[in-house]
Amino acid sequence: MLFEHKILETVIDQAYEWIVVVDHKGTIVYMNKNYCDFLGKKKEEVIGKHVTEVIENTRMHIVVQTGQEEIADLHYIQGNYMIANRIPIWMDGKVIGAVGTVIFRDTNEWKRMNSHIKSLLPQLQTYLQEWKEHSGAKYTLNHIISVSKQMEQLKEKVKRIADSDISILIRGESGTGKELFAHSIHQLSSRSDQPFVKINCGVIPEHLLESELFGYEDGAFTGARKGGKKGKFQLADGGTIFLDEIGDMPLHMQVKLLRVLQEKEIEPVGATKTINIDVRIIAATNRPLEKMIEEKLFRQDLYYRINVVPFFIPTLRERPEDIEPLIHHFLDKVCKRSGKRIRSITPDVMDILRRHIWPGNIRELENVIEASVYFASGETITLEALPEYLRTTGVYQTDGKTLKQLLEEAEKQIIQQSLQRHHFDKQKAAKSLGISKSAMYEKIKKYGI
Ligand SMILES: Nc1ncnc2c1ncn2[C@@H]1O[C@H](COP(=O)(O)OP(=O)(O)OP(=O)(O)O)[C@@H](O)[C@H]1O
Repeated sequence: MLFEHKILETVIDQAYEWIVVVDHKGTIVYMNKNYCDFLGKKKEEVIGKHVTEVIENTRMHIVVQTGQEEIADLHYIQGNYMIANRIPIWMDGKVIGAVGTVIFRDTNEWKRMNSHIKSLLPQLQTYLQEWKEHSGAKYTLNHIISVSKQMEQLKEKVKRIADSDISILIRGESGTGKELFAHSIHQLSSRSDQPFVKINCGVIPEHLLESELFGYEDGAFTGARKGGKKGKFQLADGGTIFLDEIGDMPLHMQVKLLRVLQEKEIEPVGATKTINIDVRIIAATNRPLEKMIEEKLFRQDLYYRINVVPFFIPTLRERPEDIEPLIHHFLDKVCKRSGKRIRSITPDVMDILRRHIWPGNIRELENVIEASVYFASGETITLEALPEYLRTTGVYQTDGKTLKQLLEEAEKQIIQQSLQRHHFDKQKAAKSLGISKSAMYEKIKKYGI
């Protein structure tokens, strides 16, 4: 009997698969040598421990509760995807434990396959991206997750105005979803099978903006591409052009843009003839255009031309009921992308996320969820997985101050902390908060930091 036992143990220890056996509570009762070796642990160390303490992202303790076998499930361990089978052990109608096997014991073989898959994924992403870009807008109203009344009203407004050629000016703080709305408007319009072309007026150097927008003729300037180049307006012909960060457009370009909108024709740099174009304009900005008009930084006539239907997207702090559905949406998205499995968020974390004022709006929330998923050590997002600046947020003392004052105080503090964390690199600090560089400069100026 002892001899047979010994044979069996040797066979299992040397088995191609990694094997783990747990009891009905999820405590490890057996783990074969190859699995222990991979985890860098000794058998004596792991036996008697709860499986969640030993195996990252395990579901063995769940299988003993549900009694449901899980076959060929992708399991992410130590930076690699493995294939796991989890089978409950039944006795007298009760689950008394479970056996788990993980395939790809040969780590070299696995590493080869894993890197092969990892190299294929970005290629696939590139093709998908190209396909999406080619087919125009990427998002529809269904991608805009919300339950709040304000957002539902905005979605209704989109449905009413999408199928017209009215120019739309989308306003809202950075990260509130202006671009998502621009895509959705195009998708719902009769131009949806035509191009949707975006240009970010805030990031293109001033001297290149004109040729980016209107294109250039052969030999228009030194360094120009032979044969000339089509501008964004021409590329968008028949469809929609999305002028993002229009508030950052230099004044002399605003004049040219206005003329194009009025005449419906463009003149590429270096051209002698104009070209007729038919595009619908959607513009977006987070800048205070009315104030900029007073300061003569934005042209009033252009403002009237693009602001036919004003469209204000509320900040996330003005619609806190959207926070929870957005958290679940991003958790789902990040888990699918990373192969990690997150089942829950502890109540204290949820409380912090609900109370945070989200100066970077939804982009900040998305970044926080992404970081938390990667930092979560098990299947639950606990306090330790949250970025530090959120963990240290305290309870606000209102002291008779108005909400505006409190929000400004908090915003100033967050900007200061972020700048310190990034050694006063404004660009990095802005990126980490999910705001644009120009928004960061504005806030630094506003708060005298
Ligand atoms: N309601 C929403 N549901 C799901 N995702 C959202 C929602 N709103 C915004 N997002 C996501 O948040 C990020 C920021 O959104 P978007 O780029 O549309 O914001 P924006 O207002 O255009 O920002 P910026 O002014 O900085 O360009 C994107 O990843 C977007 O997919």
